[in-house]
Amino acid sequence: MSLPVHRKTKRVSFADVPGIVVQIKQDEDGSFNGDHLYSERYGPTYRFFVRGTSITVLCNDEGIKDTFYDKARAFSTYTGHRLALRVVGAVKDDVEVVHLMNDRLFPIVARGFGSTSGMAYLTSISNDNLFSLLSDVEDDLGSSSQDKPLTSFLGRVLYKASSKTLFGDLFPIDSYTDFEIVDENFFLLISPLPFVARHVVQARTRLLKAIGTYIQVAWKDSHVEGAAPVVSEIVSAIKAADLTLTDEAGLFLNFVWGVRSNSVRSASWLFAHLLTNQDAFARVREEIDGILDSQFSGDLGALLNSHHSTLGSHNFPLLDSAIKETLRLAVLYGSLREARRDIEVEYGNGKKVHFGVGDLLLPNLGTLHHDSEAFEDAGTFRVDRYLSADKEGPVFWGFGGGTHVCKGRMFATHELKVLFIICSTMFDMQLVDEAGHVPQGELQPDTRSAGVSRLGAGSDHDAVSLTAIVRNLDECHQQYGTTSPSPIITFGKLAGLHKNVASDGNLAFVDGKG
Ligand code: HEM
Repeated sequence: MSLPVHRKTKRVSFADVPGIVVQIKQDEDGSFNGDHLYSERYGPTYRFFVRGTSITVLCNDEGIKDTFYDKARAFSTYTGHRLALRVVGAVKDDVEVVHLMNDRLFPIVARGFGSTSGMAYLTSISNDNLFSLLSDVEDDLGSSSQDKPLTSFLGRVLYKASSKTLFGDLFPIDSYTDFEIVDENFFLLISPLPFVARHVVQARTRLLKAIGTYIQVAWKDSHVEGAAPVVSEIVSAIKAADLTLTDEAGLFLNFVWGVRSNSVRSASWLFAHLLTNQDAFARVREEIDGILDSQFSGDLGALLNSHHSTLGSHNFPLLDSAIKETLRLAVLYGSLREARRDIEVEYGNGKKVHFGVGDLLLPNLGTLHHDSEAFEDAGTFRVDRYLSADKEGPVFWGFGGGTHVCKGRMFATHELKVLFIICSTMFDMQLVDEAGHVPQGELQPDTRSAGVSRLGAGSDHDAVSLTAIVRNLDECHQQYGTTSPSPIITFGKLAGLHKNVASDGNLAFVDGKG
């Protein structure tokens, strides 16, 4: 594998983010009412209801840190994970399966993806696969230019590459189309209106069938044929649990989803930010070219064949910072916790909020990531924000933290870097809107709504969102005529579809000030 740098002859235009241009609805006073504003309005802790379930949101940094590090071992993640098992994998016995997943599979994932030997094994194969898939794209392009939908394009490449790396050649690689439908429509599957999700349920059924067949065919002599050792270990643990075949497939699909969903979304945002910010793009390219020239004589193949530590932050501090800054602005807040026993969490000035057994807590990372005191220009993508090697640098919770910190974070960061390095070396890329025009202005995340960004001054575009959540709920509203004055935020929109929406059409809040 050898490719000289500066061989960019093919132009790829990403047709904006895939048709997801949404109108943000405003409150009557003209404000946008995202989750960060909720903390301003309701204080460091407040409660809301989703389909009759009460969830307490915590916005205080010390309280969130204590919950994440959970020294008292008072919280579990089972409720959120059971929901994911039911929704993504249609798992029936979610109580047994959630224990298997947390207690048996996550430690295997942590070792397989987090250890130096695991990383060395996976990254060398993954680099090869990403390079060869993108070379195929380059060959297909010939000397032409093409428009490609950004998220789908990156998603397909990442899905195919990781399937080859992790699951081997027997994995149904063509299942990406169904995977994308399920991933993008995750929140439709939670909806109490089953007819809205019919096409998603059908895609999930096809996906489960394909994955079930894969496990049956590939599982031979206590290992998965052609798969990475970590995957054989995972399937071995699943087999030992003696689940039904459908729950086996459902649990495995959850693993596939965990490996891919966040990475695809993060890759899309990373590309979208760098492609709409010429200065940031040029600086990141300069860093890449510098390392390629000084350490690998301009040979991309040699860089990709080197030990994974070459791509560490000592060589690529700016690309590393770009990824963190992307996650700071784009991360969706899903770190739901359930109290295992009675516990009080402090949330500033000695105040405490009480949780009884089974009560749910949602740390609102958005208030930390968008805190204007901690972050200068909190709503702006600053490629070098995390450049400082200083431990006291800006807070970063993009991979969660503490007991349940992301077990795939090293692999995910490595993969994002490799994806960007290869694409920006092979292709001339630009972001275009649906009409094929290059949009003016930088992409500016809406500081008050997770997963929504708008193009800066001088642009005709109201807002751009990469999150399926927003798009699909927006579609629902259009399709079924349900209206809600609530802005585009996950729970506001969800609540808008349900009966328990408050009289102002927004979330049903109680305990305004904690
Ligand atoms: C850019 C991509 C990714 C992002 C942004 C991300 C983010 C996160 C976050 C925020 C959490 C914490 C959730 C919580 O607090 O409850 C988490 C947990 C987790 N992630 Fe990731 N993740 C990514 C990629 C991956 C990959 C590639 C893998 C698998 C190899 C993975 C495996 C896991 C696992 C197993 C957990 C659960 C840990 C536990 O509960 O102990 N993640 N991830």
